[in-house]
Amino acid sequence: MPSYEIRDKVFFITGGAQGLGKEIAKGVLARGSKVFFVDILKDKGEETLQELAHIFGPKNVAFVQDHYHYIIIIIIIITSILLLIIIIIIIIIIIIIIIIIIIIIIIIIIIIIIIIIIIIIIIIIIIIIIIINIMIIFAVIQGSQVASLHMRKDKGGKGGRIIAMSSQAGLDYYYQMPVYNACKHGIRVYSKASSRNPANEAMGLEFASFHPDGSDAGIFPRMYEAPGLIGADALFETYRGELVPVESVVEAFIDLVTLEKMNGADLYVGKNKNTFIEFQKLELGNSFPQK
Ligand SMILES: NC(=O)C1=CN([C@@H]2O[C@H](COP(=O)(O)OP(=O)(O)OC[C@H]3O[C@@H](n4cnc5c(N)ncnc54)[C@H](O)[C@@H]3O)[C@@H](O)[C@H]2O)C=CC1
Ligand SMILES: CCCCCC(=O)/C=C/C=C\C/C=C\C/C=C\CCCC(=O)O
Repeated sequence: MPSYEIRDKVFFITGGAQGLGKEIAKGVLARGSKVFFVDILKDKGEETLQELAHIFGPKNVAFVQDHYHYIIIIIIIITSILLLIIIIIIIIIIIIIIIIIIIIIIIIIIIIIIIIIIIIIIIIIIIIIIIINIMIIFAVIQGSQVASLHMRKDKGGKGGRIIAMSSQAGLDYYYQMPVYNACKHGIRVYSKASSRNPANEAMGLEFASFHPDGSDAGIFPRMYEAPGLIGADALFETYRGELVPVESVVEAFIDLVTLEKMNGADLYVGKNKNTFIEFQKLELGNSFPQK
C-alpha cells in the first residue's frame, strides 16, 4: 500500500525534454507534484516546458538547459588530445634515440615501429571507450551527488528520494550493446551502494533504481527509425510488439516513489508484470562493514 505523499513535492528530472523523462514529468504533475527538469536540448526543453505549463500551470513546472554535458565532453577531449600528444612526443624521442643508437639494425626498427603503431591504436580505442562510459554514467552520478547535497537534512535540506534510471539492461546481459549494458549495471550498483549508507537515515535520503524493459516511448522506438545505428537491429526486432506501454512505465514509477520505504528497492518494469528484484547477499569473507 503506497503511503509516501508526492503531492506538492518537487521532482527534479534529468533529460525531461522528451521520452520517459517527459512522460514521468506528466505523470507526477497529474498527481499534484511540481517538476523542475533539465535537458541538454534547449529547443526541445522549451517546447516541452510550454506544453506542460499549458496543461498543468506555469507555476508548477520549470526548465533549465543542462550544460555539464558539453563541459565534460570538452574536458575529456582536451585531456585526451594532450595525453596523445605527450605519448606521441615520447614515442618520437624514443624512435630518434633508437634510430641513432642502432641505425644498422633496420629490421628491428621496423618491428618496433609496427609495435608502436599498434600501441597508439590501442590507446586511442581505450580513450574512446572511456569517453563513452564516462559520458553515459556522469549525468546520473553527478546528478545524484548534487541532489544529495541539496536535500541532506543534516545540512539544512528537507531530505528526499533519488531514483536512478537504469534499464532491463541493468539486470541482464546483452552482447550486442556491452557499453550501454555496463553503464546500466554501473548505475544500478551506484544506487544500491548509496542505499546502504548507514547515514542515510540522518540525512533523510533514500535511493532506488528503476529498470524498465524496452518501452514504446523514447529512444527504443527511435532505434527502429534509425536502423543500423548501434548494430543491434536483430535485438530490437525481437522486441516488436513486446514493448512496454509508456503508461505502465509511468505507473510503475509512481508505485516506486510512493512506497512507504523506498530505500534499496530495484523495480523491473515488464510488459506483463513488474517485479521488485531481490539481490542475493553473498558471503564474501572479510569486507568493509555493511548495514
Ligand atoms: N525508452 C526505453 O525503452 C528505455 C529507456 N531507458 C532509459 O531511460 C532513460 C531515458 O530514455 P528515453 O526517454 O528513452 O531517451 P530519450 O532520448 O527519449 O530522452 C533522453 C533525454 O535525455 C537528454 N539528456 C541526455 N544526456 C543528458 C544530460 N547529460 N543531461 C541532461 N539531459 C540529458 C536527451 O537530450 C533527451 O532529451 C535513459 O537512461 C534510458 O537508458 C531504460 C529502459 C527502457
Ligand atoms: C535490450 C534490452 C533493452 C532494455 C530497454 C533499454 O534500455 C532500451 C535501450 C534502447 C536503446 C539503447 C540506447 C543507446 C545505446 C547507445 C549506445 C550503444 C553503444 C554500443 C554498446 O556497446 O553498448
